[in-house]
Amino acid sequence: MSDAHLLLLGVLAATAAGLWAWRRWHYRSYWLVVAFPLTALSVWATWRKVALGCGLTKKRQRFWFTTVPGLVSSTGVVRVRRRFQRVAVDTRPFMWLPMPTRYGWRVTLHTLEGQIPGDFADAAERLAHSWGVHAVRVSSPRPGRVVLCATVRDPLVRVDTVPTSAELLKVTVGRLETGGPWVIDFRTVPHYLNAGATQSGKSNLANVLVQGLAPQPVALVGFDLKGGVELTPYEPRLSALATTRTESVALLDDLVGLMTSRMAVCREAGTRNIWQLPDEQRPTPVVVLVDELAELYLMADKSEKDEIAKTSTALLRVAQLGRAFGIYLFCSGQRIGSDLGPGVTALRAQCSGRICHRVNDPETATMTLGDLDPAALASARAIPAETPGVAIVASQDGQWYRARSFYVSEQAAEHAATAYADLAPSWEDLISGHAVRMSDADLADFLDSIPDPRKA
Ligand SMILES: Nc1ncnc2c1ncn2[C@@H]1O[C@H](COP(=O)(O)OP(=O)(O)OP(=O)(O)O)[C@@H](O)[C@H]1O
Repeated sequence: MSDAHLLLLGVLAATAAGLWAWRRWHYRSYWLVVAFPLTALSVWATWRKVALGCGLTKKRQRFWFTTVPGLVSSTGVVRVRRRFQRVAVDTRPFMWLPMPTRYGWRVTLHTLEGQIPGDFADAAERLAHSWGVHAVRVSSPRPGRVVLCATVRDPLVRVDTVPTSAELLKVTVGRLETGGPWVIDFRTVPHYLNAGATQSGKSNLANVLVQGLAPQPVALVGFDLKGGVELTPYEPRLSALATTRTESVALLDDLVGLMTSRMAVCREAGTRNIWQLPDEQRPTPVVVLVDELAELYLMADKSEKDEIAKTSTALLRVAQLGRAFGIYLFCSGQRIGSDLGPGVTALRAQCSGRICHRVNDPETATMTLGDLDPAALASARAIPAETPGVAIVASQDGQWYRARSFYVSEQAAEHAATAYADLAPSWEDLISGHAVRMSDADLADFLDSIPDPRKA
């Protein structure tokens, strides 16, 4: 082999190793500078074939330069001529240039006549396979336009950094498949249903919430009918905890009473909710964590009927009226089926925040996500057991996303609950209206000043 060949081989090997190292150590810049331009070119160049294969083309009459058989000549040879003529041609939707995103790319298409975004959503899996990407999501920013968002690799495989929450009642609990933050904001969406089979990641999500809310000036209340095993470790930061049905009835009575007294305060002050009250009158917001919702509704014998009816009505009242009076629900459960009674169905209607982890029965997925896109249901049922914490979430923009919660161990959540135990107002103070109140300015200072126990 000549020196020139050896040199060429050396340069190629060094380039390949450099590219590999670049990709390995700084994937984002590698993706933007090297991989994305090549991908964009190939997507654009192959769009006609891909659209045809995925059934997204339409026949249109076009003048096309085609071959036409001529007459059979005297020698028996068929003369073929080329000429322009109107023929039916497969036309693809017009595609703009793909744009890079953090985890892939997105591209805008103009729909053809008669096409709707649903046609593209139906073909999403075929598109993902044709382009060799992890997933393709479809959205439509305006009539006649469809945006395809391709994620090259699953961004939810590793989700590790837990940011500190810096706004009242707002916690960043994980990451969306788009790479954006998954935020639970009780002031925007007041009540949540968190469903999932066993070991799907429901309790982990509650841990993230406890860790995020513990440093905030909010009261946390727990209902844990698993005998208290899930929420008892967080008791130092909880203002009240019910672990039996009888305790739940009493605690719910207190909550309804609290809501009624806050109603009276708002009525007297002429405001519609506690947030419009002057700073010095605004009561502490309360976040109610319910673990194993179904246990509140399950009847072992008829003697429990009255208790269940009371629990169901009180919980529904809190869900219906709580938002305006600073009482928010976060209900977790393995099964949230209509067989648990009409109370659950009514509660579900009030909980606009929907989180569906991996589920075993289609009914729970339907109960949790039912009125979203049917594709969300299919996606929830396809969550593999190897990725606990992955869920389908209904977002504030009206769309649904795959998301994964940050991993927060029970020990970390327990540590936060103990570190901020002094921020838990006593239940008596809270229901008598004497709990600590804070002005917006004080609150901002307070949130800035709190140390992060995880950095300790
Ligand atoms: N986001 C996540 N990232 C990594 N691991 C996770 C995540 N969420 C949960 N896990 C792991 O999955 C396992 C089950 O999680 P978790 O206890 O939250 O499930 P669960 O739905 O509450 O189960 P159960 O109903 O049986 O209590 C735990 O071992 C936890 O460490």
